[in-house]
Amino acid sequence: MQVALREIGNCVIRRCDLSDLIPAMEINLKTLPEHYSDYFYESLLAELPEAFLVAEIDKKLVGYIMCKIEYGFSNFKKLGFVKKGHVVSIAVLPEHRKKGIGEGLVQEAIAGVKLKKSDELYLEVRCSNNEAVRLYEKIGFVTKQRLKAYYRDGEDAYLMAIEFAY
Ligand SMILES: CC(=O)SCCNC(=O)CCNC(=O)[C@H](O)C(C)(C)COP(=O)(O)OP(=O)(O)OC[C@H]1O[C@@H](n2cnc3c(N)ncnc32)[C@H](O)[C@@H]1OP(=O)(O)O
Repeated sequence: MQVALREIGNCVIRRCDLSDLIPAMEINLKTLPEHYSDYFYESLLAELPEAFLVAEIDKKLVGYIMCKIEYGFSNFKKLGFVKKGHVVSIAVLPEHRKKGIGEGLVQEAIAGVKLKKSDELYLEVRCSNNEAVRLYEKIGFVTKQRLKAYYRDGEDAYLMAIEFAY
């Protein structure tokens, strides 16, 4: 059983267990058009459990965030090569939104990638996804690029990133 990292009312944010993967995949299927194989979920959990987190209310999962670590060019320093966290996916079930659960998941994922000494955290988000963009901006992410036709349906993405100081 994983310890609570943060409590928001009756919602607990904690690390994901293997047994949470199917409920997390179900939330993803209900909430986002981008889906992944079960192998991909398992590998993200194995590689970065510090930033694969779930939100739970009364023993039922209502949200998740999953991330990976990459090495590459900085989104902030010209020609800098850095260790970067990448938010692969985050979602909260519609009936549990606007209670601070999304923010709690992102803040705890930031703490998780900082445990791995990442210099930055970045993500891609649909340009039309105002709720998510507002949430990321509130937390301190800045838009660094517009990625043309990033999604399969042709929509552009914003690449948003946040830099850490230690
Ligand atoms: C990298 C990627 O995965 S990009 C794709 C992101 N995921 C999705 O789009 C999936 C569908 N969307 C979602 O799952 C959700 O909308 C998320 C994850 C984007 C946000 O989750 P939420 O739990 O609603 O976020 P949270 O509650 O922290 O903040 C959302 C809003 O609620 C407000 N809020 C927070 N707590 C409260 C509260 N107690 N009462 C009222 N409003 C509140 C916030 O201020 C924010 O308001 P704003 O939109 O006016 O800025």
